[in-house]
Amino acid sequence: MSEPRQQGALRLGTRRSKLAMAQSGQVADAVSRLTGRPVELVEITTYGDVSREHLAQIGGTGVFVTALRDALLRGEVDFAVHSLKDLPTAQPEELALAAIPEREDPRDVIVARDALKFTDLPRGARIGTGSPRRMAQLNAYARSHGLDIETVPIRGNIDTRIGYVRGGELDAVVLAAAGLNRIGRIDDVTDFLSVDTVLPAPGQGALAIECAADNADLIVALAELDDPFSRVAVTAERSLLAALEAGCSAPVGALADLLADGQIVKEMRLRGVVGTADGSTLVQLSTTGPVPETHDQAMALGRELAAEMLAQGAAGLMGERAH
Ligand SMILES: NCc1[nH]cc(CCC(=O)O)c1CC(=O)O
Repeated sequence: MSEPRQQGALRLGTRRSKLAMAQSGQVADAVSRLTGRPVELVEITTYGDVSREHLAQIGGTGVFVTALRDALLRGEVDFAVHSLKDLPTAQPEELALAAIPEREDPRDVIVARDALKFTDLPRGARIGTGSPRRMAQLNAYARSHGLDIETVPIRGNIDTRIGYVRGGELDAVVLAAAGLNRIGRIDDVTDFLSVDTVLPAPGQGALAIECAADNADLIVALAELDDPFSRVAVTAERSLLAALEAGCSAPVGALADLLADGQIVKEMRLRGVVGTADGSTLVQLSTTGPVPETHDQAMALGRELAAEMLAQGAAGLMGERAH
């Protein structure tokens, strides 16, 4: 960095994509308000940004994350903001997940031509998504509801993906509501998919703020941004993913939510799904129990549901790749 460091500034390592810059900027403002210190964005290029290869082929898990973590470990930046769903489930000992702020809308959405809803897409419609999880669930829904769709593997940033629809190459693309919200493109959505149709990726809609495990002062400051329920929910979801031994490009969906009776929260429900990309087979289960009060209880809930899914043949579906 050629610019002189601001006195007392905290350095936030970020990818350069519009989404990363948007979410880093929002967290930077919050941290600056909290600590009274300026926050300086330090741009870092990750392998996931430069590679032209298909995400599933380069291994998926963590490609966006590794360079940011390396910068943290080398002390080049003080903290980093990740999309939680892109974060590998294994947590390096030297790094702390200092905050998981309140999660926003976890749903997947459709951006289609002519303001079409998913179920109104014409026969033979081409729907772009690089995610085996989205393919599996959209194709399963289509099979059971007599829709005729073709899922087409694509990658690229949000603007690129929407560009395939605007340019007429595809009838629709599937994206996460949270990402569109953060970059100010939520008005492009033509259909919000019910989580009963497409269960989101574990951790979708949540951010993770990470710093060095020995940076005690920063950990205390960042803890102010933590939302304990969001943390418990995504911990259960990620525990399910880890126990299935699947990565972020695996066809696994998971969502934990609260079941309330009026204002009184009664229980937490954890739903999970795994399937083949063609949608011919899905294993979909849920479990409901007391709201976990500790990290270990949340982990246990995820492991229990994973064990039930494995007993129903989930392992055999996970080696499936998008193509
Ligand atoms: N896989 C890329 C990615 N990682 C995080 C988001 C935004 C949503 C989120 O933060 O959960 C997206 C884009 C998308 O899936 O549409």
